[in-house]
Amino acid sequence: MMADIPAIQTEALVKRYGPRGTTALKGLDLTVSPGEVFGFLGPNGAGKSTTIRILLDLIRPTTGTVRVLGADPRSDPALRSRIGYLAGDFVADARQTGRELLTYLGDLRGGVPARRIDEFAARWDLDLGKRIGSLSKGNRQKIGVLQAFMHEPPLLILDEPTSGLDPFLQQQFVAEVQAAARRGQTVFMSSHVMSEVQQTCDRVGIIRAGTLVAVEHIDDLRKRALRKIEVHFDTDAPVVEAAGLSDVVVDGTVLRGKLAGDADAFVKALARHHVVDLISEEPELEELFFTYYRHEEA
Ligand SMILES: Nc1ncnc2c1ncn2[C@@H]1O[C@H](COP(=O)(O)OP(=O)(O)OP(=O)(O)O)[C@@H](O)[C@H]1O
Repeated sequence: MMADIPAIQTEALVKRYGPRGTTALKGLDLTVSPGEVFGFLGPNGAGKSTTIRILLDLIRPTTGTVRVLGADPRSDPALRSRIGYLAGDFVADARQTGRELLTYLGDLRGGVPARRIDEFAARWDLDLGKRIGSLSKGNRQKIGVLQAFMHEPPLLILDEPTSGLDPFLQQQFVAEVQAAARRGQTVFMSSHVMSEVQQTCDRVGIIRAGTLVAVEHIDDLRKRALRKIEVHFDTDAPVVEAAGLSDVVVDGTVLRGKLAGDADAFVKALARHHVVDLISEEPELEELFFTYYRHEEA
């Protein structure tokens, strides 16, 4: 079954730059399932771009195996047309217009309907008639996003894709990734922008100094993370105690606090009172990611 073949699989991947150079990857084992949005996180120099360049056969591993969409990128040139690739510093021939470039790349990838390109450009407020050399960095990066997504490839490999994009466009990017995920496309993305990771990824892998130190489901992180909660009662707020609840502050009819893990004990403790409203905020995973970065440094 196609669905059982991982979208990406690396085993014992080692990359040494030159005989005496840096060992950027020290035996990386990574599996990304089809249809999954996978965030590839780690500090500067951890080996993210090295991994991504190997997946695309832009550079070759020292040892280890790589499978992308079931194929070896070293011996399957047709693979490239089934991947959408974007790096944070998208470069293209400055003399071409956006439309010329995209039409050319679209043809290479088996044809892309002109309407899809136009709709995408409209969503991104992008003028395709201008020469690429005359565009701002952000507008060039928009063309980069478009060329990666436009053929709706089964696999998107994105290396810090939103660098240079303003917050509004980062949000537009999040929407494109979510739409790709709904179509069943697999997305493998390195990023330093935690909010976009949190909004798009099913799982994250943390790489440090060339090895994968953690792989987590975002849902599990969410459950473990502290959520701010606020409960409104019809009379003075009671002092509620429950497993997972901390930092409780009572202010008139309102109780505020932080909740970690399962909400069950808290909800059952509340059930004895008249609850008018219950607000639970989306957890901020940024803090949790930071603890990973710090933790592994020790
Ligand atoms: N062409 C190269 N020649 C020699 N060393 C390199 C080369 N490219 C990367 N390295 C080294 O390999 C290590 C991993 O770099 P890589 O670019 O993969 O990290 P990264 O996780 O993508 O970092 P960033 O978040 O800064 O983009 C670093 O120590 C880097 O200096």
